[in-house]
Amino acid sequence: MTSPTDPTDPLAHIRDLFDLDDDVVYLDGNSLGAPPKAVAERVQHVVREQWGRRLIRSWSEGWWEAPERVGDRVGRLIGAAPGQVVVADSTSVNLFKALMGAVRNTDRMEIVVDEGTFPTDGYIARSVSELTGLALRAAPPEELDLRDTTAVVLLNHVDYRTGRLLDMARLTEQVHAVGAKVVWDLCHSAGVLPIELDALGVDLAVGCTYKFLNGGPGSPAFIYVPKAGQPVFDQPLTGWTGHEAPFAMSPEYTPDPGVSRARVGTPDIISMLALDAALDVWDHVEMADVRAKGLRLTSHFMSLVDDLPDIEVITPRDEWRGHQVSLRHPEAKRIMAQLIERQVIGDLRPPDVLRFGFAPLYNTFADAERAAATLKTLL
Ligand SMILES: Cc1ncc(COP(=O)(O)O)c(C=O)c1O
Ligand SMILES: Nc1c(O)cccc1C(=O)C[C@H](N)C(=O)O
Repeated sequence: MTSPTDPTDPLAHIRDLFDLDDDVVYLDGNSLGAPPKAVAERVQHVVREQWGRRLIRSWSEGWWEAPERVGDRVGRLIGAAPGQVVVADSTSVNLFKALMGAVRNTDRMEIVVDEGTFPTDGYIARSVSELTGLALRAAPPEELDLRDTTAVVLLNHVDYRTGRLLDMARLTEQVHAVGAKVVWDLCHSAGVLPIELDALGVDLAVGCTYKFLNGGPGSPAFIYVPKAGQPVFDQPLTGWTGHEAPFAMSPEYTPDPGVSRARVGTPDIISMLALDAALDVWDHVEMADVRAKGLRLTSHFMSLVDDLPDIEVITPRDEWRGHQVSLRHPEAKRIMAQLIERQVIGDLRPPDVLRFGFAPLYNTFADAERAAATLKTLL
């Protein structure tokens, strides 16, 4: 068994970069990542020095380009070359831009969404369907039943409830084979495993930064628009910061030629720069190590809880999973409340799923063991 101080764990020292209490087992980084220590200091600097001393001059001293600059840093973690990602808005808003942009001017008839999707994706897809007149069809990813009438397919890379990981390469190819576009929601896979958006020819992708990227509560989301798709990405939220010359204050909207056309309004600078500081942690790690440790942590935890009474592990046991373990139990609500009282923090997805997220940058094998042992005492 591997211990938290295992010398073969190349990430063991990274936990020290996070501001975490040692008596808490934090297994909810798949909902809200823990704060890297550098964030508090950076936010103070932004408020005191940049906002406080430089005042409005800060817009031309790095603030205005922050969505593209921080976007490139996120891009590096998801296989996107520079100039194709902006950090802005929420995932929900970016989903709207992506889906509307994907179906603009199409003569095709339907939008397909994976049937287990996180609710916001389904709600936004419904809205896009109503606004455009395209039909909306929910389908299981293993049987999408795509046609030459399919305009766009929206898929969650890792399922928020079960932790199942979809095969991005195979599904992207499958969608392209019928001439449709694919939009990937990377909320539960960004910062989890190596992703190759450029290499796979993905059309559009979105994701949040407050989970495994540790940007903080409500940190702005990202949207990926590949170079080749940028000239035709006519997203509907034509706010002034997506204009090719925002400060010309022209009455006519002309979109920026590049990825900045995905911007809408004034960026949320304090949250954006908190995320920027949080991303420094990634300068010291290889995504392959993060992935390897995440698989080991989750499989270790699964092996410890497998035989517990009335527990059903619903996360795939093979490598087609993200970094969470989901357990079904009829008394999930009581159990999660009691775990949290005992400082083991996971979460509940109704009606009966206990979720435990493992963030390899700060979770240890001892965390997995303490969580499993505490769970055992409650069953
Ligand atoms: C797959 C997925 N998409 C989207 C969201 C959320 O989107 P937003 O950042 O707009 O709240 C979440 C989590 O909240 C999610 O798990
Ligand atoms: N986005 C969240 C929020 O604003 C408050 C509480 C939780 C969340 C979440 O991230 C939920 C998460 N997407 C999930 O997988 O359930």
